Amino acid sequence: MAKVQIMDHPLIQHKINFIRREDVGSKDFRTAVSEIASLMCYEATRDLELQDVQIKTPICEMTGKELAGKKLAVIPILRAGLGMVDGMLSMIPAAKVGHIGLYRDPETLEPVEYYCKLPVDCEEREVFVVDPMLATGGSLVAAVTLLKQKGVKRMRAMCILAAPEGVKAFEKAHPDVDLYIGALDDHLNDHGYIVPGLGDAGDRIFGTK
Ligand SMILES: O=P(O)(O)OC[C@H]1O[C@H](OP(=O)(O)OP(=O)(O)O)[C@H](O)[C@@H]1O
Ligand SMILES: O=c1cc[nH]c(=O)[nH]1
Ligand SMILES: [Mg+2]
Repeated sequence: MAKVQIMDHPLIQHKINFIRREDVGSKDFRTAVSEIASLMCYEATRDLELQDVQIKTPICEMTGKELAGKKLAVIPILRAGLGMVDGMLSMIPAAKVGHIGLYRDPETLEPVEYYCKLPVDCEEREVFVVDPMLATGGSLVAAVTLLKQKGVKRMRAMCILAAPEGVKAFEKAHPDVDLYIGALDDHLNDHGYIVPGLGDAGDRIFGTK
């Protein structure tokens, strides 16, 4: 079964509380989303492998540790996932970036795919799929299904806010993919929005409403 981890680090919780506030404008919202993504990335990469390496300090030679050369990729779900990319890259700057465009049909709440561009060697990479919001789960489930079809074998998903409905749907569809979330909210409203949530993440990041 997939591991579902709620990242309850105080800094993450503090910043999530900040972006929930309705009076936070796009500039501050974007900055905080990026910072939350950095912190979540830091926590979600605890298990990356290290290897021994011989180095020379100004004082002497030593056996140090470095990342074991694992290739990484960050794949945001457009649009709102774009808000997490810079924060992720601040922690793992050598990662490649792919993009999956999905929007949720406002009537049916079903995800509609409109774009997909991935690193050519994505099947060899450890992939981090990022999207701030996991509501019904339709978008994340579809993105991970698509990545599996493209040959990605190692993947984890990161969402800042999740509804229990979305976590359940994701666990059922992809029990082999670990999920990291910043906060688990209460439920979805009749329009499929997370309650208490933070509203529409894409609109708040890009100022489109
Ligand atoms: O779990 P779900 O029910 O699928 O909902 C979550 C999706 O909804 C939002 O995207 P949206 O469709 O608003 O597109 P946008 O990022 O372009 O605003 C959000 O960023 C997720 O991708
Ligand atoms: O609460 C929600 C649900 C889906 N997408 C969002 O941006 N917010
Ligand atoms: Mg949106």
